Amino acid sequence: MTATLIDGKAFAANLRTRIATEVAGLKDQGIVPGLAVVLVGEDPASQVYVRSKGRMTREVGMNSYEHKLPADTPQDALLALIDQLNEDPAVNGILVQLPLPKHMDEALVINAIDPAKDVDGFNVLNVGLLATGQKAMVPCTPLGCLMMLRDHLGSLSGKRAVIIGRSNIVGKPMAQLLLRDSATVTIAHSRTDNLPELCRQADILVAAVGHPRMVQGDWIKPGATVIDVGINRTDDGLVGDVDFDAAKEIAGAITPVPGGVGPMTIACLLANTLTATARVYGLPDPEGLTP
Ligand SMILES: NC(=O)C1=CN([C@@H]2O[C@H](COP(=O)(O)OP(=O)(O)OC[C@H]3O[C@@H](n4cnc5c(N)ncnc54)[C@H](OP(=O)(O)O)[C@@H]3O)[C@@H](O)[C@H]2O)C=CC1
Ligand SMILES: Nc1nc(=O)c2c([nH]1)NC[C@@H]1CN(c3ccc(C(=O)N[C@@H](CCC(=O)O)C(=O)O)cc3)C=[N+]21
Repeated sequence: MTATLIDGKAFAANLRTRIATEVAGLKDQGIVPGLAVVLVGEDPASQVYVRSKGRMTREVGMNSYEHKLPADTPQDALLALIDQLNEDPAVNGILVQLPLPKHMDEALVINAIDPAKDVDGFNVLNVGLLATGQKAMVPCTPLGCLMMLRDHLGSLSGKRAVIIGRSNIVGKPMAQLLLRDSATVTIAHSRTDNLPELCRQADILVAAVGHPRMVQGDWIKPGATVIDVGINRTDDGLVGDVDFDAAKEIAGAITPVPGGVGPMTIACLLANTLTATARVYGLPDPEGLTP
């Protein structure tokens, strides 16, 4: 292996320790941040994430409120729950686990969340604030990727970044954050021509596709920094969107799956909950947790 391993698991543990210190400081002022996670349906993968989110929320000293609703819950009942959480002063962050069941209008549900409590940063207001360079809640997965990139590379200014994937939850906000850091950003997707050739130009390659090991070793520019967002369950376990064994011989640095972007996503969710709490109480944003 020639590439540096970017250890998201260790980075995330460190981030959670810093968050726990901040939370302890708030507790002295009588403030306990609260995160509500809403899960509709019984998707086993989602249940795993929700459980580990709950555990880590409590570990940093925050309150965790878990709401599990059956898959056939009427949309109005979900909206009523969101209203109740919006009004609840003990709840500083609200996450509605995606995807939602088919009978629900995802955009409508997400936009019902109070933007100040939208710790996923998926609400149109936060999307617009990020896109226009204003203070926003930033989506957790891209925020975690940005933190690892800055930590490894320092300045991203002038670097060529290629993001594979244009979803609202990963690809698009990742592009906004890299652009803000003055990278030269290209977003690729399923209609992109000659993807391997495009990827070979990237100093920073972010794969957020959802296809196991799609990114081949020879798609990678020697020395590039590779961030693998993919979480794919296969017969040989959890794998990313990058062929790790090939990529690690060519890349300069790479995130593993598991132990890369996933743990950072959860740590950033806690960071956003802390930031949201600080903002309601008119306190300054905690240092180093926002972009
Ligand atoms: N580690 C973490 O914390 C998280 C991991 N994930 C994982 O990241 C991956 C992506 O998630 P998400 O963004 O939600 O996925 P989506 O399915 O919403 O988006 C996938 C994107 O990949 C593009 N794509 C699909 N096939 C190809 C192809 N052959 N060539 C180029 N582009 C392609 C799609 O293009 P088009 O738009 O044209 O269809 C789309 O833009 C998944 O594996 C998911 O599990 C997601 C969130 C958090
Ligand atoms: N509203 C919403 N916000 C999300 O942020 C959100 C979501 N919906 N829906 C699903 C995706 C996926 N996601 C992950 C979080 C942590 C890991 C994670 O911790 N992964 C571990 C492995 C865990 C395992 O073994 O399954 C790792 O990569 O090391 C993965 C994926 C958040 N998502």
